Amino acid sequence: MAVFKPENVEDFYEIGEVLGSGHFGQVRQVRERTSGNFWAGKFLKIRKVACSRLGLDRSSVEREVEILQAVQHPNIVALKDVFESRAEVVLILELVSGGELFDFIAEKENLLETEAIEFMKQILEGLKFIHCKNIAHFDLKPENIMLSDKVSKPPNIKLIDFGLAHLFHPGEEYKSTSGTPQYIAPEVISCQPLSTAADMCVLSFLRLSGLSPFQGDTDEETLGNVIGMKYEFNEHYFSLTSPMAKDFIQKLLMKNPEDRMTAEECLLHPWIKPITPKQVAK
Ligand SMILES: COc1cc(-c2ccc3ncc(-c4cccc([C@@H](O)NCCN(C)C)c4)n3n2)ccc1O
Repeated sequence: MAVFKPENVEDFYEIGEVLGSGHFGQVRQVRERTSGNFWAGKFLKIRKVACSRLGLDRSSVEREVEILQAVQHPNIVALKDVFESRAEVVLILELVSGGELFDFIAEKENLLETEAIEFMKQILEGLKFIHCKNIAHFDLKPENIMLSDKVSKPPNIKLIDFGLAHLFHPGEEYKSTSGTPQYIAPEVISCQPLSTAADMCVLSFLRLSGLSPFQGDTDEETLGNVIGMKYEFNEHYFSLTSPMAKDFIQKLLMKNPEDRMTAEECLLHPWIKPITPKQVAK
């Protein structure tokens, strides 16, 4: 069992405003007392008894900590420290203050394809890094793709929320039905064994409209669209999309996980890495 620091987190950090919250608990801005530097604290309530419905199972927290400790990369949020009290674990993480990628895009009149490629490259570099370590994120969706700050040019992507991530062991078969309907792979819905390929399927929404091509009026309709690989693209965005970008997206929207491009293959696709001047996005 992993041992986290038993000291009181407030002896080392001033606890600040809530940045976000979810089923997991809260993310709050925290300030390190010695340096004055700002960090993000992910505050997690831990189940006190196994049958309790309140709080998280400690083993799931240990899994996220193990994975975050294994992945140091410019496009993956960094973990600094972990504190534990009687019923709470606090992850001290690199503060990501640029907000969600899709809010940044929504504020722009029009996103150039060259800007979309830059974002996609950074996301793919982060995914390539974790996939090479046999780690899948399994919750890749717009709100988990953030910008490190509001000033860097180009903005620096940070993948966050590894609460559903999984480290595959050799020969292991892993199944999960967790995730968000419009951003999960068909093999999750059909309870098939999962792989890192499940992260690739959802990248299609990264034509950077942020809209899932599978979005239905209800979760049931959305799940049906994912299973049947029935999708349509927001005409406003797709009509502006180059043939190379369409080819890239369609090579990700493959029902069979083994037919989908890997992150490494995506980085070599002509939309991302043009081979001839003709392939360079405008
Ligand atoms: C929420 O889980 C994580 C958050 C973070 C994290 C790290 C740095 C950081 N700086 C700012 C934030 C932040 C700001 C606003 C909202 C959130 C989060 O609550 N929303 C993520 C959505 N997710 C729960 C679907 C997080 N974060 N979040 C890292 C690992 C996690 O498992």
